[in-house]
Amino acid sequence: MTAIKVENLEKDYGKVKALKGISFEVEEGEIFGLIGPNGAGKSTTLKILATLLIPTGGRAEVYGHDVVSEADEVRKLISYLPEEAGAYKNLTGYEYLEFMAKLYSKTGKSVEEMLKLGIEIAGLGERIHDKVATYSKGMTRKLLLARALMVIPKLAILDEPASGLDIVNAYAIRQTIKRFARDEGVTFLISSHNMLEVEFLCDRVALINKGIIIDIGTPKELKEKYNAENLEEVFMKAVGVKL
Ligand SMILES: Nc1ncnc2c1ncn2[C@@H]1O[C@H](COP(=O)(O)OP(=O)(O)OP(=O)(O)O)[C@@H](O)[C@H]1O
Repeated sequence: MTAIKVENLEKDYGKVKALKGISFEVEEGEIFGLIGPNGAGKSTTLKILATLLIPTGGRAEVYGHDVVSEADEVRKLISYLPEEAGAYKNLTGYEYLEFMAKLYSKTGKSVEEMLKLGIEIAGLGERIHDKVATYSKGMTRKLLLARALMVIPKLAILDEPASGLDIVNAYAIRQTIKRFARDEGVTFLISSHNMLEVEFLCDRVALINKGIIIDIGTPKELKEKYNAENLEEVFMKAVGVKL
């Protein structure tokens, strides 16, 4: 089944053309990466799919639902992790997850089940009982990822999920994402400008630059096509940077 269908999507912010008619599809259970440099249009694409921005042109669907006219339906199917996100600082990590589990429990899993899963994903040990205000950036990021995945969404939209994390925590997050795709069938749309990281994580990637998708494929296909050793090199060759 098709999880995401994006057709000729455009977004203008005043005179800035952030998306100039991009198209791609993501199949259910896939881990799909949108990769490109700063300002390429990654966050804009993710926000449109998360129903937080209205496109200027084109259309996008999540599991067959239009992200504009059926935004409520889409919201029931997705979890969205913004690039710059905070959690309620006066709550402990535990209280935050409990609060969120109560909000979402109507959709299936019980509060206890979600909370148990959330605590496991966050991997904060005893610190889960400390206030969020005392957490490091990486700890907060893990808590927010736990919140996004404990509901077992049909589609997780993660903007730079490992941003600001050290290698051990970034590795743990990648493993969690892979586990949820494999065991729970969760579809992932991930943005990153860390092309090497994406190579290890994603089944397929779209290369985006200045609001245009330059190419789409599995990391292996793209490396072969551009005769490149890694996705970083693929990207440089695809945009015509002389190496
Ligand atoms: N609210 C806004 N108002 C005006 N321009 C914006 C706004 N948000 C984004 N832009 C512009 O749209 C373009 C795409 O931005 P976007 O945040 O989607 O890129 P990105 O690929 O996510 O970049 P980064 O990796 O730096 O997060 C950029 O030129 C940016 O300056």
